[in-house]
Amino acid sequence: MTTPAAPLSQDELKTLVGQAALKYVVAGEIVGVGTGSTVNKFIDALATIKDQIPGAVSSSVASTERLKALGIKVFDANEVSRLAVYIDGADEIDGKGYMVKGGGAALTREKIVAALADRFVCIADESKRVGVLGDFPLPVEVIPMAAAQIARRFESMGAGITAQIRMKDGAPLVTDNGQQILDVRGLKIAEPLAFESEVNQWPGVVTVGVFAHQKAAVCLLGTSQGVQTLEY
Ligand SMILES: O=C(CO)[C@H](O)[C@H](O)COP(=O)(O)O
Repeated sequence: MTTPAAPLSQDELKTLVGQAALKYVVAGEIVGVGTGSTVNKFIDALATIKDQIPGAVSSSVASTERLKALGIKVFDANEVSRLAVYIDGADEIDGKGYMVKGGGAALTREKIVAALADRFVCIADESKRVGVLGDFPLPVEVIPMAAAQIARRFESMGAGITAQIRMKDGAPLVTDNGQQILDVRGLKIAEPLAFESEVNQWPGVVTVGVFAHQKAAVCLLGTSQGVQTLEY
């Protein structure tokens, strides 16, 4: 009798999808690179084919440092007019490819780099797949002087909704752009496109972590059965 194989850990699933994303990298083209622990696995895999690409456009200081440490050239976003592909993780992804992102506080630059790309390839383990967005606290990057006003606006959207400034080492976390993050709990985002458009208009909002207008075209989902490719 053979012993059944142990289920893959979340870390192993991240490695699997990070490696699977290599097939979406176009030889000779600069690749857009997201941020987070899953993307770190992708960056490690990308280093094995670095001679096939001119380099990357990065969505955070953390990813830039990792890319450079592995010998991958990093281009400024202003140096490129288009990317074939942007590869990034997500905190939640629904059945249409709409996502919540920004758990790593990099949402603004992630949206900027994603906007340059023809195709967003999301890499995620199966814990990120949801029916309706909102269980993960929604990150919103805000101008600090507007934080309390924006928090009140969210909290007035319904009972049980709370918005708190993300803290780090006892002080508000400061993003790569010098701003703050509000984490909003208790939302059910049934209409991601309308929700993103609405919150984007509020004064002081830099970026809302709903990626609906820039949704995933493909999700490589790490599951106990292997990597599932979902297209939207
Ligand atoms: O949006 C992000 C960072 O701002 C990340 O893509 C998201 O938080 C997922 O991260 P991880 O791969 O570590 O689970």
